[in-house]
Amino acid sequence: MFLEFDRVTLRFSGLIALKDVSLSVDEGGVFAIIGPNGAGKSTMLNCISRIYTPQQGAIRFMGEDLLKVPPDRIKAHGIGRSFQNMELFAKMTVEDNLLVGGHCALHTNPFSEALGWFKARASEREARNRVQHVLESLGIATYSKHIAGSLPYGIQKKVDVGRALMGAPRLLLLDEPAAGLNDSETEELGNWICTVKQAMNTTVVMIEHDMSLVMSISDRIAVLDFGELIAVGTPGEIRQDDRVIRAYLGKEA
Ligand SMILES: Nc1ncnc2c1ncn2[C@@H]1O[C@H](COP(=O)(O)OP(=O)(O)OP(=O)(O)O)[C@@H](O)[C@H]1O
Repeated sequence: MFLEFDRVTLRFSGLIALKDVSLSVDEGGVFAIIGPNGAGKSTMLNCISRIYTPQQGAIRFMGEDLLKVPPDRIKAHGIGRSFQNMELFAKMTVEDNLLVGGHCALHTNPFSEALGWFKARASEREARNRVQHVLESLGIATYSKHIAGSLPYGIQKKVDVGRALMGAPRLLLLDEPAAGLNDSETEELGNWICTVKQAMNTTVVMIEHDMSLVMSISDRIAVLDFGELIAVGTPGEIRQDDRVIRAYLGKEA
């Protein structure tokens, strides 16, 4: 199994943010997590990226116990993440933002650095080639030398995803990628998530409130409500699920 939650419970003092959640994510698809505000979606993502540690249950990633992986090794374990509030280095160029993002993907360490200048240069070349490849995949190579903070919001969002892709992740976590985008930007976002997923051979797990995007690009959808997993299924199944309609979608979806 690619990614698996096995009876995961996470409490914040008295509040149960995730309650006995079990689900599995197949490799290669887009898996969406939806639900009302406060349902536990970000908490799930934060468990995968090891920001939070559940009190009970297990999370396995490609057969490995993810809860044994320290947070600072998560990128090296093939997990990349974009953030809702982006957190780009606004005064740095797009290229430099990605180089920072790819830092731990460089095949270098204190020992190899000590081997000398040639190796360091080779690593730098490798990293710059990777930046170019990632920017081309996202269709933003022309912005490479632009200052990140000066770019339109939609482009900055791509830069943020580009940073997450620098580590060549097997699993890409996207936190509300469509937040702040208009309808046509959201449609474009859906297209490039699918393109990038193929080109980079990665699996996407995303939290998203925009149901048109979720329904159009997801292979499977998990629905949380008050920390409980109330449904998992294809977009067609989720759309017709009475409990999901009552808790989140309403009759209009
Ligand atoms: N660090 C924390 N300390 C205390 N409570 C927290 C913490 N993080 C989240 N919570 C609480 O846990 C519950 C789940 O929060 P979470 O952020 O996972 O919800 P969400 O589904 O992502 O919501 P939203 O759609 O609004 O982002 C909420 O009641 C929230 O207030």
